[in-house]
Amino acid sequence: MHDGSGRILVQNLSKNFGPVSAVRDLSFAVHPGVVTGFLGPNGSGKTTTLRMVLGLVNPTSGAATVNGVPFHRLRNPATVVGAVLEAQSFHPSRTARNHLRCYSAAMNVPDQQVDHALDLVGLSNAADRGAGGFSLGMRQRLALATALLGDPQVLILDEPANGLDPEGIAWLRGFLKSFAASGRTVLVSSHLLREMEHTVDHVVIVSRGQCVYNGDLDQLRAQQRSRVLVQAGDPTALVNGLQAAGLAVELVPDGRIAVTGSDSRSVAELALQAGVAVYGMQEEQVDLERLFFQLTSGQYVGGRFPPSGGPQPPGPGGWGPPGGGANPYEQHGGFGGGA
Ligand SMILES: Nc1ncnc2c1ncn2[C@@H]1O[C@H](COP(=O)(O)OP(=O)(O)OP(=O)(O)O)[C@@H](O)[C@H]1O
Repeated sequence: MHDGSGRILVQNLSKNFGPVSAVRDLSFAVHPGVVTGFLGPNGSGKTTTLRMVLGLVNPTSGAATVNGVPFHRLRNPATVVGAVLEAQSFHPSRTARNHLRCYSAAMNVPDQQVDHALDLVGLSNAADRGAGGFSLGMRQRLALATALLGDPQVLILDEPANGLDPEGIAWLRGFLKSFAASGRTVLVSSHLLREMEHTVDHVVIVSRGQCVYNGDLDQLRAQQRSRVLVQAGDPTALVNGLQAAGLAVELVPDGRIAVTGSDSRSVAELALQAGVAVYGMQEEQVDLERLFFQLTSGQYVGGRFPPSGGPQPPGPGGWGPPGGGANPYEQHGGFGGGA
């Protein structure tokens, strides 16, 4: 018997395809009421993970549950989980309505759900047109309508924004947000953070099959202003003053001092206290996309695990793979995810 929570739980999930380690000891939780983004570059293991959640691939180790039970143990799963894994193929001459009717009959859901689903995805006007003439965006909507037929509590979408134009992406954003706002669960994958930036609330970021960040997107965004770059008259004296105040500093190649964990005003006050002239100061804005790239870039694998409390700019050790200590099920978590 499932618990009706709408929660997806991935626990120490791993999958090897022969020598390929597609997913490695991955743990995270997806909760109702928010849109959770499952982000990572191509080949980072997103689809494999989603397929394991949906019982389509057997894990090498670990487990995934929906509503507290493995997918295969859900009774009438289409009413619990709606999923779109890849661009579906449609019979080209079959109308959108008839396509959905085939599925509603197989799912044993009432026929009126067909029109409701078409309405939800904005395809009512195209209901009697052959799917063969549909644009990519319309085909995506029809696939989504298929997933919605069972009026599911949980929606799992693999790269739904692929191929959508800006209008389609804006529509998808509104749809997913309202679906989550109704208290349901949304897990949506993408290889582009920018594409999902305004859609998701919570993110699980994977790289090479491992979790490198699990937390609120707002928290990640708040850490964008990562460094203050200061041009000082006496860099050594300022470095001493900043370090005495407990701030992390480093010299950048152009001779400026990079200060992390502070802002311009505080740095200016500390410079004043140290009696050091400041000739220029700049708050460095780290682009979210760049942060995503840094987090998922293979070149950082093997470095040190960053301290808790969020991302730090890559120092000599760089960003590291997940390590111990972080709670994988943390809602306001930081890096990590492995147990
Ligand atoms: N059936 C399979 N047999 C062998 N290797 C596989 C299989 N499925 C996935 N892989 C490999 O596992 C790794 C993860 O692939 P996966 O499709 O899960 O990543 P992804 O993040 O979804 O990437 P993409 O966005 O490109 O689909 C890749 O190296 C891929 O080649």
